[in-house]
Amino acid sequence: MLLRHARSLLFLPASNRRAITKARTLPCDMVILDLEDAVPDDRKEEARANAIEAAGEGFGGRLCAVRINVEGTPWHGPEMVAIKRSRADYVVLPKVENLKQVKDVFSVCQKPIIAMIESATGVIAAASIASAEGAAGLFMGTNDLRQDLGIPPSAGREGLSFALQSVILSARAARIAVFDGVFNRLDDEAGFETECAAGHAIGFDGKTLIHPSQVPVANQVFGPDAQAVADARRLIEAATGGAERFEGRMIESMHVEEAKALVARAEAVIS
Ligand SMILES: CC(C)(COP(=O)(O)OP(=O)(O)OC[C@H]1O[C@@H](n2cnc3c(N)ncnc32)[C@H](O)[C@@H]1OP(=O)(O)O)[C@@H](O)C(=O)NCCC(=O)NCCSC(=O)C[C@H](O)C(=O)O
Ligand SMILES: [Mg+2]
Repeated sequence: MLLRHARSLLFLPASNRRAITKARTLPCDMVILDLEDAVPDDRKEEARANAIEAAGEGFGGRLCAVRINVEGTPWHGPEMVAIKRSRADYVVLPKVENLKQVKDVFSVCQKPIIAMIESATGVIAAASIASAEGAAGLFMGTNDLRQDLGIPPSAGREGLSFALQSVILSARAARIAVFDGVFNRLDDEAGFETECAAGHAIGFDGKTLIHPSQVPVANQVFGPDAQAVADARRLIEAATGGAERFEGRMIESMHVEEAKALVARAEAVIS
């Protein structure tokens, strides 16, 4: 699966072997083995070993990423070396604030990097970060970003909207994938669905997740709608080139390209 087709990207602490086993039974598109904030300091080495072993065993057709610790921590260097030799598909780099951080990790790991934007500085630098050699995608780190911006935990996402849209613009300008941040309230199903729909509407490719119960909703919201796919197939079939009338609306070649991209996404996630 291509990164931009991923709808549901599930984080789990790599110290949690039960969650690793569980992830192999879930319909998520990517598993992210976390070595950073979800793992206590005294379990970092154990988590790293688990992550390398789990990536080696694979996750079926699911993409596999490992989130490493930031530069300046004692784990950053050993994690980069271990990941370079691993079978992980992507490295997730947290708290990125400049292009050099991506470039440096890519030069050691030699794996595509997903950079997490989690601060005001990161948002402002997002266009440059997205253009770095090795950058394959951006994740919103909305918990850290909210704190950095001084937005109270109880507030909604209104105060984040400019940052979310800036990061989407940055990713799109660099032609890389971009994914929404996690939703913490595990028992608020309606709130989760609303947040997925809002993220989809502003252009995110998919959503990062923290619990198995969130996977089906993210797949449904970010997966191509069956009606839209059927419409796209008819449009591709009918188009003859240039501006023309199709089922009461004007279409041009860009609409045909858009329809083809939708069909490709549908085929990628259905198989
Ligand atoms: C949030 C949790 C700590 C909740 O754990 P718990 O209450 O124990 O979960 P359940 O009892 O409901 O679990 C039921 C079964 O599902 C498995 N499980 C739970 N979570 C996951 C998961 N993420 N992936 C795979 N499997 C999972 C349990 O093992 C149970 O399995 P079984 O007993 O065999 O049926 C917990 O869900 C959790 O740890 N979530 C992930 C936390 C995490 O990774 N956080 C880091 C990413 S968040 C982030 O990036 C923030 C960002 O940096 C920012 O700034 O915004
Ligand atoms: Mg964070």
